[in-house]
Amino acid sequence: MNIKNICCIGAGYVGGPTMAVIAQKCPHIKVTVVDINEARIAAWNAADLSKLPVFEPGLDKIVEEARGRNLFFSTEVDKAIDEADMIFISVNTPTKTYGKGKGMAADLKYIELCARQIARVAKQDKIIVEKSTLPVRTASAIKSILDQTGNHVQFQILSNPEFLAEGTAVADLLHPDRVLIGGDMSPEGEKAIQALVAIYAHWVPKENILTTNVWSSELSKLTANAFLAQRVSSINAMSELCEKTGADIDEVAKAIGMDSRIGPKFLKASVGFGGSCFKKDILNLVYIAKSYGLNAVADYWEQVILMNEHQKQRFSDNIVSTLYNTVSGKKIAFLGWAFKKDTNDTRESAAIKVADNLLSEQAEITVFDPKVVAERIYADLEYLNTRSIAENKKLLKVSNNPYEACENAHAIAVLTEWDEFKTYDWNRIYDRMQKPAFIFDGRGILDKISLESIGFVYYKIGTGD
Ligand SMILES: NC(=O)C1=CN([C@@H]2O[C@H](COP(=O)(O)OP(=O)(O)OC[C@H]3O[C@@H](n4cnc5c(N)ncnc54)[C@H](O)[C@@H]3O)[C@@H](O)[C@H]2O)C=CC1
Ligand SMILES: O=C(O)[C@H]1O[C@H](OP(=O)(O)OP(=O)(O)OC[C@H]2O[C@@H](n3ccc(=O)[nH]c3=O)[C@H](O)[C@@H]2O)[C@H](O)[C@@H](O)[C@@H]1O
Repeated sequence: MNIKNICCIGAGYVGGPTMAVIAQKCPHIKVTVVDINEARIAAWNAADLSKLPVFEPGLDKIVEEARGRNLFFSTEVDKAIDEADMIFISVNTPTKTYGKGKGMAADLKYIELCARQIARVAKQDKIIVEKSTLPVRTASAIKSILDQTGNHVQFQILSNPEFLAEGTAVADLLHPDRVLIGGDMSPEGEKAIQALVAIYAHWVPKENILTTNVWSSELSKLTANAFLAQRVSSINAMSELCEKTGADIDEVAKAIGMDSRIGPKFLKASVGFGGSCFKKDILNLVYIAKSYGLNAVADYWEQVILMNEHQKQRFSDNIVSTLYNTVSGKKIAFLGWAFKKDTNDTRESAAIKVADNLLSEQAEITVFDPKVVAERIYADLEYLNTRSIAENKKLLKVSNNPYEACENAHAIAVLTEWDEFKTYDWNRIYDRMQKPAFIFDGRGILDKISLESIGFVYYKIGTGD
């Protein structure tokens, strides 16, 4: 089966970059990314590449190369569905905020809408690819909708979860550890799997393209995110013990990471993991386990989330207790708001919870983040609904200059590990702060010895002295 025309529904953090790379690597395939969000599509079509809706290093170059050649962004969803041989579904699958499974299960309404739209529009056989992260066995629901509401055309459903991490999306897409494709084990299913294998094979070595049954593929995605988040919660749990015992978490991480069975990656203690997926995917896993009556399994994974909440809480508690048990009326400068460096994404960022806690203690916060705009920061706080919008705006300011953000502050909290923070003129910052000048390094990126020699009182996650 030779794929000539691809449609991707959902032009978000996954759909946009993933399709840009497919288009770049497969110039013979027309790739159309569609979305109902007109502003987002307009931004993907912006002449000024710095205005793309997703900031990822290297993405602008790829979009520049492929856009208008064989990569298109459009709001004409029906047209793109009709023309495509293969349709990726890459819409959001947030945690449900209502009804059964509220706060735990994945909300599949956007997925179902896509399935119904495809069923309505499709007049020729199509391969449907689940790119969104979905609960195990979703493919059977999609298949049932397509088969029962469609125009009697044949659909093959594949699961092809995405493992890219934000901030390194382009590198991850160009050199994936593996590409996972799950499909039906019938001859037609095998043909569909091979059609997708052939696309990736344009740039991914064949041995890195793994094919499985659909359920293994769907469940592997949730499992991968659960294992990754579990490593962060594990190292964060040890960071608290380090602070009590005088051990240093970076030294511990290095020592255990040299064991090849453990490995060195994903062992950086932090103020807590964020991002749109770890929490939602683990909650979803917990919900699925509970729905099968597997309560011990559910409790085990839920602990990863509870530990993460604890880490954020104790970071803000430590700021309050260190600043003589009150931050009321004190200025605290936040360096970073994004959930990790090299992205403008703030979803579930630890900074949001830490800010909310400190604002409840009447602190005055000034935020500087190299990529996050003020509207986003206020929207993140507003979403929590802890206080009025006016109050958030009164207590929290956003600055586009780090030195200005730190001026007159009692303390600095490092919430994101942006590289540029390491290069600042810390003498200059110190001179213009209230004394004692505190730094709470939630990412462990700054140099303790040089900061202490300047005069700062420096606290790092995971070191006790
Ligand atoms: N953000 C990430 O780094 C990763 C996300 N994922 C998964 O990929 C999926 C998508 O995530 P993101 O790209 O971050 O979400 P996103 O929220 O950035 O993008 C989803 C897009 O889908 C659009 N959409 C929703 N319903 C639609 C419909 N019926 N028709 C057309 N467009 C529609 C929305 O307007 C939105 O622009 C989720 O399941 C997520 O768990 C997987 C790996 C990495
Ligand atoms: O499904 C998804 O959405 C994606 O989720 C994560 O990617 P992402 O959330 O973009 O970023 P990560 O690099 O995994 O970081 C997640 C959070 O953990 C934190 N983290 C990560 C690593 C570490 O050692 N310590 C640590 O605190 C980061 O600062 C960040 O807040 C996974 O790494 C991807 O494989 C997956 O595709």
